[in-house]
Amino acid sequence: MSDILDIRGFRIHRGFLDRPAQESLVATLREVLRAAPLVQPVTPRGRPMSVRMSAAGRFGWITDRNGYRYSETHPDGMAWPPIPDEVLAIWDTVAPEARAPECCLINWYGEGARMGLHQDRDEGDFTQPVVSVSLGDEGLFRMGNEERGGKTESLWLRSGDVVVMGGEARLRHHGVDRIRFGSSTLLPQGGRINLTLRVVT
Ligand SMILES: O=C(O)CCC(=O)C(=O)O
Ligand SMILES: [Fe+2]
Repeated sequence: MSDILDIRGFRIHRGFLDRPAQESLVATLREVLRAAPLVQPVTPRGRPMSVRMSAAGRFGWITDRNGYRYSETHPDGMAWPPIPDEVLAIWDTVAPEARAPECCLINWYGEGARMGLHQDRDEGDFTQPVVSVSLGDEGLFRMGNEERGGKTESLWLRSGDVVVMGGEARLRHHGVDRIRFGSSTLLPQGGRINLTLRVVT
């Protein structure tokens, strides 16, 4: 069993996936990304995000000039591939009480990519957690408050870490300030992959 840290209700399962499990997951994700290629999303105001995104499941989360939303199709028009069983197994272990996830968002962080502080609130049921899985390079994860502003705490997420954002953490602001490009050997080209599993409806 991995250690669990609790920071402001964010439950961080350190080293949840061992190296073979991480390698297997990366191979599986390559198949998913073959069916649903990464895209560089644009914010509703027209700013390109530094993270590239794709998804699996009934819904993917997308953003473009028409706004932030969940969509049953990839920006290229096809349905998203199913969420792989090994990803569902992580959810079942860390969130056994929750409903089945309907979206596995795939974020790919290259050198210099980041994600600003935000809340995940496009989902319909905030009693359901969001579960995040980190692979590859370390990312500096910032955890804040439900309201905007105030003090925050940060932690370097490592490859294989799983974070459950539920309960009092569900609507807390969070983000990734930067990655330590090249800190992991998992992905040959470097970079960080983060999966977030979500109940959407
Ligand atoms: O990359 C991460 O660790 C967090 C991603 C995230 O917060 C999101 O996709 O909403
Ligand atoms: Fe988020």
